[in-house]
Amino acid sequence: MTNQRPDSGLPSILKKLGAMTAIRDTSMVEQSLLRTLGPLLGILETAFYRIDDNGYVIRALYHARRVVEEHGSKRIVDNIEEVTNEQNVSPELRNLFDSVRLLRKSCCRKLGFDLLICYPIFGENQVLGYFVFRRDREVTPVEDAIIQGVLEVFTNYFALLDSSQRDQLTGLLNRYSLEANLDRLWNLLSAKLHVNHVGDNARVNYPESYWLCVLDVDHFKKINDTFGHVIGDEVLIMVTRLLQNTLRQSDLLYRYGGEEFVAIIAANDFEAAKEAFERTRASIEEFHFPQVGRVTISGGFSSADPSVLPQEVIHRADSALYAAKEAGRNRVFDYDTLVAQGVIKAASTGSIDLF
Ligand SMILES: Nc1nc2c(ncn2[C@@H]2O[C@H](COP(=O)(O)OP(=O)(O)OP(=O)(O)O)[C@@H](O)[C@H]2O)c(=O)[nH]1
Repeated sequence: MTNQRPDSGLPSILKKLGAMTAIRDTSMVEQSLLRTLGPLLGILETAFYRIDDNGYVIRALYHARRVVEEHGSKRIVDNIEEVTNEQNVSPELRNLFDSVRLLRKSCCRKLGFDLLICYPIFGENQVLGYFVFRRDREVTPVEDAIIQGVLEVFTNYFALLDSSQRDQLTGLLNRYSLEANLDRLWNLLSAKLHVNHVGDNARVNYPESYWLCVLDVDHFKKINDTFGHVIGDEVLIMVTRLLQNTLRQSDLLYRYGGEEFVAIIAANDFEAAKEAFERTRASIEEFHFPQVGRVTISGGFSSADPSVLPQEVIHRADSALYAAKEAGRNRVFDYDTLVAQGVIKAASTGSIDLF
């Protein structure tokens, strides 16, 4: 691995921290962390791994900078790749992660002539992720202090931003977060489907498709009116936990409105998606809610086709949800079937050109 001259003077560090904390989006802050630490340490490739409660990698960011020579002058080309549900973690790295998580401090392993170095990233006293890089020499005490300091600023700032993107009652990502991230999310989906299409050099075998479902608690007003808002709030929290338990950790779940949720999942095909959403509906129906008893939800879903504008996909799922409510509630409908059956009219707008 090529190392670069570090850029670690105090003014440079402060400038980079200033840039990092000027960002208002959690995913951009993660990218900025790599863009900050790589140049400070003079390293061309760095990675960030976010893990779930069981230590599995749910998201990985790979930052690579290349020095390109053009017309006699050199410039740095910067690239970030984001992979959700990363399965391509080498045994060496997995082993390193285990050591870092258990020891709760940075560790390194020899890898040929290089060292693979990993730092833990903490949040609420537990390891949330890892900062990883590879180079030919050990970290000096000054570099160690820089990395620890930047990681601490990052975690504090990330937690602050994250709380503004979360719903206070359920802890889910809120509507603002979904809307602020839709374009980035769509670019990510389209890049994944594109990589899958290209095939050979793909880092991971991605699923064939993504699906967006709007889920809504049935007759929630009646629950509030009968049992009061405090019990209504409890129902919302329980519905959230049940949805989280039936969906995969890598799926995305948002509280979209009062008693309305949006789930975005990866599935191999339509049948698998339908089964997953049907499972979430059944998990609510089968649960006995203390005091309230039986609660049901309805859902409408559509393919999260990256060639269709995300707002249009939400609109499609919403119209399928409306049809599910009209048909008697406690059911999940999908947009394409309803269009094929002539129940709803196909939308004529909303497509975007890819690539
Ligand atoms: N307890 C509680 N109620 C909420 C919250 N947010 C919204 N609501 C209530 O949710 C209810 C939603 O009612 P409606 O939109 O009429 O829908 P619904 O009664 O669920 O009927 P359908 O969706 O047609 O089955 C309203 O009474 C809102 O006041 C919340 O955070 N907590």
